[in-house]
Amino acid sequence: MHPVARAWFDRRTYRSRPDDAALAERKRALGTTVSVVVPARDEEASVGRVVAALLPLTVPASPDDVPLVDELVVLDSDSTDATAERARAAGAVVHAAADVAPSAGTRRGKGEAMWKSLFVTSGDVVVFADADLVDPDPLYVTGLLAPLLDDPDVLLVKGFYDRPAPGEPDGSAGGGRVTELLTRPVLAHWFPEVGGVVQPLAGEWAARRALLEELSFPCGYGVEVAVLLDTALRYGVDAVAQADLGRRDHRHQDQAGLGRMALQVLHAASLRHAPAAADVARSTLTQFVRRDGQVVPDPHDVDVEERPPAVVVPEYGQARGLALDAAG
Ligand SMILES: O=c1ccn([C@@H]2O[C@H](COP(=O)(O)OP(=O)(O)O)[C@@H](O)[C@H]2O)c(=O)[nH]1
Ligand SMILES: O=C(O)[C@@H](COP(=O)(O)O)O[C@H]1O[C@H](CO)[C@@H](O)[C@H](O)[C@H]1O
Repeated sequence: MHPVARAWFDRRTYRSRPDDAALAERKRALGTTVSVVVPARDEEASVGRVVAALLPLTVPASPDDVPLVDELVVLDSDSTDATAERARAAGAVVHAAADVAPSAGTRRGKGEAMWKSLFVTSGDVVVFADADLVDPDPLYVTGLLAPLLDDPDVLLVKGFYDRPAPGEPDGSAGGGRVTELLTRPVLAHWFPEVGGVVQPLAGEWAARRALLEELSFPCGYGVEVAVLLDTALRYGVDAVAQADLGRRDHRHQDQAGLGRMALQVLHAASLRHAPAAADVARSTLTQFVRRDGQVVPDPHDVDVEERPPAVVVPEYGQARGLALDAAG
């Protein structure tokens, strides 16, 4: 491992499960507010379970305490099923991505939903968690909050965990196929100082709003690697921390879907390695399938477009003004 990555790994890896009461007291002392955002596309089967697992964090442990989470928002990403209804029934605030800042247009993708979430949340810290988690744990939120409430120099916290392989729910490895087969090698090759991050693509991560609103967001699955690299490149790797969240399983995509995801991740990383191709909005990936007995090309138009930093979007300033007014 690169010596910078090794030193970072020893210094910025948080392993112990935080004490929720102490965390709430720290949050109160700092006056920090926290938004949890769950981006969800067609997750009717699991979003209610995820919301139900995290909702208790929005309730103070006692009347004199502050809650660990001030708002729990599901960002409905063009779902075609009952995701929004299930999320609302479970207690979340739900926004449809297409309805947020409509004058900024609408694009598909996870990163688009996360970028739009900045317009409809008010927390100083934003925590992201996926909607397809098999066994969601409040630790996915509290473990990510601890480093941010502990150290003002930490701007971004990535979760890490054992990740079972598809079809092996009791396993402890084999998941994170795009992480292990593309992202880790790419980071080793182009960004070795970031090589200490165990799960660079983890969908459970948290960051200060002041960081998020100044970063561009790939509209698709490149969002996690982009935020990680932009943070480390702009503020140094010490602005990043990582927290052990134990174990995480989720609904797995098929290999072809991950191939298209891999192109989005590769494009986002390559832009940070050599910005020359910044104007490319779409890439084509030709995969292959057997149809009617014949193997034929299966071309896919893959979106690699990025949203600009929210701070340069007029609707964001208006939304922030409203949110701050509402917060008093
Ligand atoms: O266009 C999209 C694609 C995905 N997601 C959400 O992003 C998270 C991670 O997506 P997915 O499970 O497809 O990725 P994987 O975990 O398989 O890498 C899930 O909560 C999805 O519902 C989203 O909000 N919009
Ligand atoms: O880490 C990975 O390789 C992918 C796929 O995981 P699996 O091979 O399905 O366990 O999952 C992550 O990648 C996405 C792109 O960054 C994130 O959006 C997901 O939240 C994360 O699960």
